[in-house]
Amino acid sequence: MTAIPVVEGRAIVQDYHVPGSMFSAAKVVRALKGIDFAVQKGKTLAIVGESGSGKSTLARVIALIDAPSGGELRIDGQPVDIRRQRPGPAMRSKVQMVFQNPYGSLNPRQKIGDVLMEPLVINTDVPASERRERAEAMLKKVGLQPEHFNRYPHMFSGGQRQRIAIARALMLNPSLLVLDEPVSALDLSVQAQVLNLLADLQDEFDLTYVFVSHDLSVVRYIADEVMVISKGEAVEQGSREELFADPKHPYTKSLFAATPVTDVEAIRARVARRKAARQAQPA
Ligand SMILES: Nc1ncnc2c1ncn2[C@@H]1O[C@H](COP(=O)(O)OP(=O)(O)OP(=O)(O)O)[C@@H](O)[C@H]1O
Repeated sequence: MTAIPVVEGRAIVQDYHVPGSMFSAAKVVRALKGIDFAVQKGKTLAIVGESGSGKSTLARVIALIDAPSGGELRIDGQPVDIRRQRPGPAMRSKVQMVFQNPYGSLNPRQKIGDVLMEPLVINTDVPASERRERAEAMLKKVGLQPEHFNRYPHMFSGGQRQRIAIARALMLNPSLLVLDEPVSALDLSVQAQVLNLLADLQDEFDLTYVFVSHDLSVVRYIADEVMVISKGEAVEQGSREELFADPKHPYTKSLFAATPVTDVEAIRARVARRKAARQAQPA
């Protein structure tokens, strides 16, 4: 028997209604033209494609931020139709999103501790003392210090701010993280650190990732499955190995040819070694 996917989409369509102006008529942009996908627990689906192909649109649908114009979305096998019914706290907490820009996604006037505790205040009745404990523990999990609790976002580097955004996304123990270009705004060496962190967290919490990226070296590092989209259509889908070894669709071939893929196997091997070392440690 095959397991129920953590997230599954069938024939997902998204239309944007663009109002007319003095110079142009109103029009409908079909950004997603019937996309199918499924991601199993603990796996990463990378969504890759050129600018304007529909990656962010699909990410926002999967993260339950935007309702699709058509198709069916299921989370843990349950149909979710946010146009008809706003998802309740239980469903909301299962799916969290991390955005590209850690500068824009953190409120500059909010202390980091409050940033992390806010999802607990809004969605749970966890008492104040425990909220603080959980936030401090999460700071440690993402490689920050409990002393950072009372600091403001501007006191952190870009990589640290993305760690904070990841920590906040994990506060409600989600099963699915939707990451929209989460390392694109960071320097290369910092990208590798954040990708390593995401790999470790996935392993520790059995997280499922939908990972949007235009960068094939990042995709090659993080993905189990890859979906290539072009003009709102999934033109190719398969395992990371299959796709990188033998891209079939002309669009995929041209995308791969246009993008230098740096060797990231060394980082992957290092993560694997660290995982093995941790698993070998007595509990
Ligand atoms: N709010 C909107 N209103 C109208 N059209 C939109 C809107 N958002 C996106 N689009 C259009 O939908 C299509 C898909 O956009 P989307 O942002 O999902 O692509 P993308 O692959 O994420 O691109 P990028 O990598 O540049 O972020 C594009 O043609 C875009 O112009």
